Amino acid sequence: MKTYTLGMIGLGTMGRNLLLNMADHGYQVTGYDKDPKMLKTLEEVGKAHDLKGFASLEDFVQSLELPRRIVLLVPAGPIVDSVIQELEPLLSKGDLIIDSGNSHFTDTSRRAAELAEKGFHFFGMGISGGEEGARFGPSMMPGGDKAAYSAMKEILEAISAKVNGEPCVTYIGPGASGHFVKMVHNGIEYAMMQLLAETYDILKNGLGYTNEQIHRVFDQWNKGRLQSFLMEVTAEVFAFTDEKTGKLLVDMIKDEAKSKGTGKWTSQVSMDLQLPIPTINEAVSSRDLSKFKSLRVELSEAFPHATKIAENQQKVEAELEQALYAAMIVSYAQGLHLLWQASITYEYKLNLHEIAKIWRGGCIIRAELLEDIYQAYSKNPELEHLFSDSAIQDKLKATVPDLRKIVGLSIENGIPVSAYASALTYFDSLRTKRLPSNLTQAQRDFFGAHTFERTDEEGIFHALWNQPTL
Ligand SMILES: NC(=O)C1=CN([C@@H]2O[C@H](COP(=O)(O)OP(=O)(O)OC[C@H]3O[C@@H](n4cnc5c(N)ncnc54)[C@H](OP(=O)(O)O)[C@@H]3O)[C@@H](O)[C@H]2O)C=CC1
Ligand SMILES: O=C(CO)[C@H](O)[C@H](O)COP(=O)(O)O
Repeated sequence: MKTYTLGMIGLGTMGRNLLLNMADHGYQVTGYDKDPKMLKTLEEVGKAHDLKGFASLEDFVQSLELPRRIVLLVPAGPIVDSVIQELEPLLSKGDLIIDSGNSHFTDTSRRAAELAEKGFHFFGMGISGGEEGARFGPSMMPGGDKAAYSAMKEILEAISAKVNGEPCVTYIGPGASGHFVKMVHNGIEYAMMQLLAETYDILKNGLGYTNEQIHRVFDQWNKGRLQSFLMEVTAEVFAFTDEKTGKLLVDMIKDEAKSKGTGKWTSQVSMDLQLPIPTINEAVSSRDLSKFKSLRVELSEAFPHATKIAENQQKVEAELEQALYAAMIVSYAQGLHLLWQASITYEYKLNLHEIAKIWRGGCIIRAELLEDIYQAYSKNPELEHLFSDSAIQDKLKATVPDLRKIVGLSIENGIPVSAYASALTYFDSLRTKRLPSNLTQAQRDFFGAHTFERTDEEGIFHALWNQPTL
């Protein structure tokens, strides 16, 4: 019987395409999916490589070289546990399982500990790039069992995206760091997508642009410093016609955004770590808010408003480009700051320079701007916050004034721009020497004797606020 170097469980969008990618690079690989339709699809798309899958998990496992290498690309959550449970009795000690789905990092920690106790290798690996990335070169974020990663390094480097000949995959760090970094990647993805959605709103409802004009703007920006995968995708959306109606498809899509959880987890963890990422939070909330359609319709009738910006269109368009650039910097800065904190709290020993490097290609948040971010962390791998880098400071100085204009104009005209506004206030808060938090501390001490620290003396203090002073 033919033996295979690696087996994939889950032959959907990601698994099937990653397997094809491996086959393109000359690896003898196979797959298993509980859905027979997926096996058929794999055979059809993998004809050139004689790619075949198994309908029986037992036969699939038996076909793999020892020690076995099995990648899971099944839906995150309990399905991952049930697949592992089914696999366990069929495996030999020393076999390796890689969970490459969007698993929650705490699940990954638990699974790694449970499997290590049973003598199996396991590591979690975030993957980004969607269908096309999986097929032709994704960015991958493996973390955990380093020896096990070494056994996969060659394959992963071969199939990954390349930037200047360098693979967009690197060992991220111990524990569940790979899945943690992928989660934060998705948080940044949410922020970027929300900023692009708000930009669309300003262009459409503020400036009254047609879809053709909106396409032209995004397409043009994608040729400059705002070049990114998400910008490219957005430009293409505004040129895609619905076969059914002949209109642009985007106009036929319900304005209620869905999500699978990684953005929400990023916000939840940021709260736990007390490390603010308000633009990512706003992006999560905006998707949730969009679901209240009937309430929005009711309130749009109760509070009707015009959104037209009465200013020169070209001037506002140019300011918007600047504003978006500033807000994109802020989005990456928040995500990377969260990684900086997580590295300390969870002892992940994250190398932000390497992370920025592997995000430059293959992944959903790849962008021209990541090259500058990579340079910032190359200059100073210990950089706590992106805003401390002098080149990034120059970019912010040049673009934040227009971010302020765009936020002001949008708010004045009733256009909801929570991501833009939060990016600006995050910037303003961080560059404020003395925030009004002294008042918060005074209030806490007043009503709850929670104490405060003084500016002129070390120690913890409490005032008798209710006793009148002379
Ligand atoms: N799509 C994307 O762009 C990205 C997805 N991811 C993550 O990758 C993972 C896979 O995503 P994706 O490929 O999109 O998902 P799909 O739903 O397209 O594919 C998952 C496949 O796994 C199969 N499956 C489910 N349960 C089992 C089981 N017990 N045994 C074997 N096969 C099973 C499914 O079959 P059935 O449909 O019959 O249930 C399906 O064919 C997820 O964690 C996702 O979050 C990560 C990055 C990008
Ligand atoms: O991981 C991904 C991209 O990086 C997936 O596409 C993910 O599903 C996106 O998240 P959501 O479905 O919540 O928008």
